Amino acid sequence: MPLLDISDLCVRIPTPEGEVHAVRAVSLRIERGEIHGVIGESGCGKTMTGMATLGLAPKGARIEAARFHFDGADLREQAKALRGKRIGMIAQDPAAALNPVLSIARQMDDVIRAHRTLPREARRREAADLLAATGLPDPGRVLKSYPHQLSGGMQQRVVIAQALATGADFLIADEPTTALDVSVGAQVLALLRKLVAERGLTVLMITHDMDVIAEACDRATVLYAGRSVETGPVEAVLQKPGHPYTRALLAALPDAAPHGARLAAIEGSIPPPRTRIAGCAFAPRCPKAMPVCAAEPPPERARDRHTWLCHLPEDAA
Ligand SMILES: Nc1ncnc2c1ncn2[C@@H]1O[C@H](COP(=O)(O)OP(=O)(O)OP(=O)(O)O)[C@@H](O)[C@H]1O
Repeated sequence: MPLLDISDLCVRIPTPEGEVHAVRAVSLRIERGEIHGVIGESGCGKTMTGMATLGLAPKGARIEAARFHFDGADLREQAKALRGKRIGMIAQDPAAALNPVLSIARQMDDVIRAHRTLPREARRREAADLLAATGLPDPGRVLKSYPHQLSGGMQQRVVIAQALATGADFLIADEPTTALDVSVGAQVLALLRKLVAERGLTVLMITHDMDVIAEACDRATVLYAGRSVETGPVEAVLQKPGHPYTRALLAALPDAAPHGARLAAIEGSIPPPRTRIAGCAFAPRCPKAMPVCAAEPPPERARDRHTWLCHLPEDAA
């Protein structure tokens, strides 16, 4: 049984201009012990899918799904109770996640105290151990520091240590390296992989960066306009993408462009979230679109555990 099992998640948000379809039909199956990347352009519903899983969808949002389960519990009822216990969050900006006026010792202690009954000295040892587990070289000094005295990479390690302190076994990491330098970001990804291997964690990694998928993830799901359009093992998705949108994302990578050529952006833009979509949402931008693509929802194509939604037969994709 997958740890996270989402089928046809739909999140509608009321606004003064009418309802916004932030997530239209996202399916996501994440097995224990994997890092599962969720990738797509800005506005495709990545963050809202994560927020709904954490029980943090905006006020008044309507959440519907065929299945929305975490370890057998229905997230529509239990997301809030699981947040900060089994489900942790690592946000993009560690400086915003930490309190600027409290020492790291105090902030670590607050989290440990909320989850464990331990005497003060044992809590301090636990805080130092958790900071060491995230690769921080001098935990004693870090504990005495305030967030502004630490680099962005060190702050993100503290945020990860706090998530570990809750005892969470499932982490939602929303663009965890975007605010960091490339080399520091790579170190944070390596740390997450190490923690997954050593502690049996499971990670949902939200990103708009194919390099993050390639470097850190076992499986990946591609979102387009609020829908999951392709999912599979990372090698399959990157090397034999089925969906034309995934191909376009990969073609837009700098490595794919001839030396000195301009970065190939995908022409057009995603449909606004209030639009009604009858067929494939990518049809207006798809170089291979046929009349049926705009008219009817695409069928699922599969190659082993790699699946995608497309009208094109597999050999024509
Ligand atoms: N509180 C809100 N009220 C109205 N619409 C919202 C709200 N939050 C998100 N949306 C809309 O829902 C859609 C999905 O947003 P979401 O933030 O999940 O996308 P995303 O893929 O995470 O994008 P990004 O990479 O920019 O964070 C977008 O069209 C966004 O404008």
